[in-house]
Amino acid sequence: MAVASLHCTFSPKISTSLKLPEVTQGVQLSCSWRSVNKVLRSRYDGDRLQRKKGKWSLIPSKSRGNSTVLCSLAASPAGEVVISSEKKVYDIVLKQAALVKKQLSSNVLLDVKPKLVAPRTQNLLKEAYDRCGEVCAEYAKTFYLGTLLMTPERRRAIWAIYVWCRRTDELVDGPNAFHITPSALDRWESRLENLFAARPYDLFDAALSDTISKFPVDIQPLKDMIEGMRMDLKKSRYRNFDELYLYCYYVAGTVGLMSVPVMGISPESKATTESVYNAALALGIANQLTNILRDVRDDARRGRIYLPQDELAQAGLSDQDVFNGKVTDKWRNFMKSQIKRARMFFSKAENAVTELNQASRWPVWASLLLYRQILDEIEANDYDNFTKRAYVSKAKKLMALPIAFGRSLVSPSSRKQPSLGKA
Ligand SMILES: CC(C)=CCC/C(C)=C/CC/C(C)=C/CC/C(C)=C/[C@@H]1[C@@H](COP(=O)(O)OP(=O)(O)O)[C@]1(C)CC/C=C(\C)CC/C=C(\C)CCC=C(C)C
Ligand SMILES: [Mn+2]
Repeated sequence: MAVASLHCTFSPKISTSLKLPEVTQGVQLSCSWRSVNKVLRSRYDGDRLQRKKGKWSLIPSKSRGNSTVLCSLAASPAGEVVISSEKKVYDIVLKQAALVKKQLSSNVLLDVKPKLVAPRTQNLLKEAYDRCGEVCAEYAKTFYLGTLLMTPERRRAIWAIYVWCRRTDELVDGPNAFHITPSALDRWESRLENLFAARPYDLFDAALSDTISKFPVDIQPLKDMIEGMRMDLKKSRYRNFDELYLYCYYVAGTVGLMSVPVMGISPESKATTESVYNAALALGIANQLTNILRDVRDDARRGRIYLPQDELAQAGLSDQDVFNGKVTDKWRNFMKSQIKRARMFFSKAENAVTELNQASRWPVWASLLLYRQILDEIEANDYDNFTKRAYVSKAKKLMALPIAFGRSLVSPSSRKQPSLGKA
């Protein structure tokens, strides 16, 4: 975690040294003082934390405004104030939103089409996209069906992004994962840079290269996904949710940031671009947290435990309990709190699906409803994710599709003013 410029020592004078100059006006501060084992949350715009008689307390500033949320700082065991993953990722989201706004307003991309492309190149591109569609249909049938409602350009672009993500994940999870080294990921990253510079290596890359020339997709989220794969190579435990959150951003939140520039925000939407990006990030995080809860057994077999270590310990559980795979009341309680957190991220995402372009809403609603149901299935299995794999039956999947379709018809203007939780 990056250390903020503020370094605190645990002296009685902490309240005065904690003026937190780095934090922007009007954002929420959550300080976690692990060395005193206490977590305090507050909103920051001049708030201070004070330690009196060994207890931490918050001194709110008189000038506190209403526009709040989301810069969190955490204190390392040494007592340094560090920037939390949530804050780091939020900064990336803001940058991405600003970038896409700038690109769209300068009309550099979508509006200058159609471009003159030689017929041979056009044929190759068609083939490239068709193959992306085939991969997508093979690996993610329901999602593929959902994309069929999108405009042809958007659908093909999402397929190209999907294939790139799938291939990236396969590097560390696929049949050749055993041979994958950090330098292989470096090579994958230079290949990415090349395709962003219109020098694709193969047909799939060519499809993505074409996509990024048509939609304002930035390279950062794709690079960050590769970073997530690097993390998978070197890390098999997560000390706390802060560490896990960063991993989830890398491997899944990034998907939201890559997809929104293609899906587009509805012209009727009054939501800020940042809030939509933030919701897209939340959907990725929610999906990945759900993945982790569903796959506890499979991951443990590979020696991996993605569950936050400190929360396991607080629940009276250890790695060994996860490896033993016995469903106890401690495990049930632990799972309940993890499921609750994943649902919270789904709710955050839900608020903004309506803000997307009409034709993009259905696949997003469908994927949200279907993925969230995995959590219901874990509950229905009495939290036994050791001997049972939570999955959503075909019948339930089919039932979710018309519900998703119904929801996708709600347009931004026809619903109550949303509370999008800007961060
Ligand atoms: C405003 C708003 C809510 C907009 C929606 C934004 C949006 C489309 C978000 C998409 C979120 C999403 C589907 C994230 C994927 C999360 C995920 C499951 C990531 C998986 C990572 C690795 O996990 P693991 O190895 O543990 O899992 P497996 O056992 O291997 O499954 C991934 C596998 C990374 C690779 C991700 C993909 C292959 C999915 C890529 C999907 C798209 C590009 C399309 C997204 C579009 C829709 C409509 C859902
Ligand atoms: Mn995987």
